[in-house]
Parts: sequence; C-alpha cells; structure tokens
Amino acid sequence: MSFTLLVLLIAYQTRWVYPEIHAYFSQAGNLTGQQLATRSRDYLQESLDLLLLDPLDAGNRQRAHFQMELAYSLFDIGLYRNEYSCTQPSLAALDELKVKLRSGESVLVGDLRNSLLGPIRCLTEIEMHQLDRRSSVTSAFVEDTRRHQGQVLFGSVVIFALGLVFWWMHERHRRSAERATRESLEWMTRALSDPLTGAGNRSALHQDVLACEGQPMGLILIDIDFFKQYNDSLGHPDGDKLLRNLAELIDETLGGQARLYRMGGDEFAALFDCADDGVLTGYCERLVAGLREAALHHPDHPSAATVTLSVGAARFIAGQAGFDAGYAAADQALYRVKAGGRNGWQVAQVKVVSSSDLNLEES
Ligand SMILES: Nc1nc2c(ncn2[C@@H]2O[C@H](COP(=O)(O)OP(=O)(O)OP(=O)(O)O)[C@@H](O)[C@H]2O)c(=O)[nH]1
Repeated sequence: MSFTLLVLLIAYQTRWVYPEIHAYFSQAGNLTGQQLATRSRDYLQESLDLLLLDPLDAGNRQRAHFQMELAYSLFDIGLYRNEYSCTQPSLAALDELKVKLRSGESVLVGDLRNSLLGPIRCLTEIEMHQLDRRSSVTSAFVEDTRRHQGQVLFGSVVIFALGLVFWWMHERHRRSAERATRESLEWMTRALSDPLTGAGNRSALHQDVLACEGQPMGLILIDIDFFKQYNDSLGHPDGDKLLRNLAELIDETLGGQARLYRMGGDEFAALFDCADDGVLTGYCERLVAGLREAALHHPDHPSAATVTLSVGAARFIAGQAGFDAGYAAADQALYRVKAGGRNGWQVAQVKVVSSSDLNLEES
C-alpha cells in the first residue's frame, strides 16, 4: 500500500512537476530578451561614441554604420516590435541615420542625439523590463519548486505514517493470532492432561494410540494396592501426594521412553513402542524394582510396610480394535494379579500379526 502511494507520488512528480520546469526554461523570450537588448544597446553606444569623436571622419562613419547594422539586427525582432511601442520609431530613426551615413551626408551632433539616444533609451527600457520579467519568472519557478518540495515532503511523511500504521495493525493481528494459538494449545493440553499429576488422561491415551496406527505398542496398567486404606489412614492430601510421587517414579523408572496416563482414581497406564514381549517384561520388572527401591511407607497395608502395585501388561497393534483388545488383555492380567494377592505383575500374550487376529493368552 505504502509502496503504491510512493509510486503514485513519483508519477505525479514526473507528470506534473517536470513539465512545468521545462516550460519555464523553454520561455526563451523571457530569458534571452534582456541579453539581446543589452548587446544591441552596446553596439549603438559604440556607434554614438565614434560619431561624437569625429562625425566627419569617413572611417569613423563607416565603423559607426557597421555597429549600427549589428545593433539593428538584434533590435529588429518580433518580441520587441510587438511588445514595446518605442521599437518602431527607434528603428525608423536608425534607418534614417544609416541612410545619411551611407550617402556621406553630414550628421549634426544634435541629430545624433535624436537618432541614437532615442533607440538607446528604448533598448534600456526593454532591457529593464525583460530583467524584471526574468526575475519574476525565476521567483515564480523557485516558489513553485518550494511548493512541490513541500508536497513531496508531506506525501513522504504521510506514506511513512501509513506504513507505520499498517505495520502496527499487522503486528497487532499477528500477536493476537499467536495468543489465540497459544491459548488453544494450552486449552488442548489441559483438556488432555490430569491436573493432579500432570500425566495424560484417558482421552490422551486414546488419541496417542490412534496417532500410532499400525505400530506394535506395549501397554502397562498400574493400580495401587489398598489405596483406600492409605487415604483413610493419612488423609486425602497425603493420598494426592502419593499419586504425584508415583507418577514421577513411574516416569523415571521407565526412563522417559513411555508416555504416562492417569486413567482415574489410583490407576495409571504407560504406553510405549514395543516390538517384542522381552521389552514388556523388562518394563514390568523395572517398575517393581523401582517401587521397591523407593520404599514408600504405607501405614495400613495388610501384608507389607510399603506401598505396593498390581501391574497388568499386554502388547497390541495400534488402532481402535487392537487397542480395545490390548487394553482388555492388560486389564484382565491386572485383575488376575489383584485376585492372586496383589503386589505383582503379569503379561498377557497377544498375537500381534494384525489387529484382526489379536488373540489373548495368559502368560
Ligand atoms: N487422595 C485421592 N484419592 C483418590 C483419588 N481418586 C480416587 N481416590 C481414592 O482411591 C480409592 C480407590 O479405592 P479402591 O478402588 O477400593 O482401590 P484400593 O483401595 O486401592 O483397593 P485395591 O485396588 O483393590 O487394592 C478410593 O478410596 C478413592 O476415594 C484422588 O484423586 N485422590
């Protein structure tokens, strides 16, 4: 936009200002009219000087005649004849004098004054008038140039200001778009995460599985044993603290390679790329070992002094059907651990050739 305005300003300058400048300089009459009159007057002055020196001397008369011819040719132009009334009588007086000089007729000093001083006065008048005209043309040109410069300066300032305004509007728009994107990202993150532990929620797990469509994945379901008793004995705030600590512990234990989710209550899930059962077994063992090492005190555990977990795991091919089957298998494995007295882990064997032929087998 600013660029367009700048181009228009330049076009205006080229179209309107420069032709005006040319027009001023092409007024040859105004600019040279004074010079012709000056030169013509000089020739007449020389002619007068020669004749006053000795009006009878043939050489003087001849040279004076020559000077008069020169003066005459510069004096006898349309501009002077049309605009200055003294021109015609002056040319006539010069014609008369030239005839006298050519014919050898005697020329009186009084005649000289009438014949030459008149034209000299006329030329002086023309000279003065042309000078005035030239200076008025020049000052009009200077004034117009100043006005145009003012217009260009004003235009440039306006264009600069418009540029600033457009930049500011663009910047404002960009910032508000950035803020909206950031807010919607934050909102989406909040919508997909558990506010207590910061882990993902059930929707996030679902979304992540679908994003890995077709890949072999591992799923571990983790449930705290006797968490109700923990809460009852230490209170819910401590129960919350345990949930947060466990989320961190599981994350660290799995080496940050698994994504962690809180499925609700005291149940967590871990999801990771998993090409074979060895990886799944390895993760379960690391979990149990990590928890044992942390030795988190449980004041009301019926069979242990520390917090224990029940873990069920399964492999599956990512996708809706594969996940449903894998989740059900891991959940059943977890149930079997609970039923078997808790504090342990089990891996459900699932055929993972394709999502259609997933098949549960107990490990
Ligand atoms: N502190 C706290 N407790 C919660 C939260 N969500 C659920 N609970 C509690 O977790 C407990 C879950 O109880 P149960 O489902 O019986 O599980 P459990 O006591 O661990 O028993 P088992 O799993 O059979 O060993 C309940 O007492 C819930 O009140 C929470 O966000 N914070």
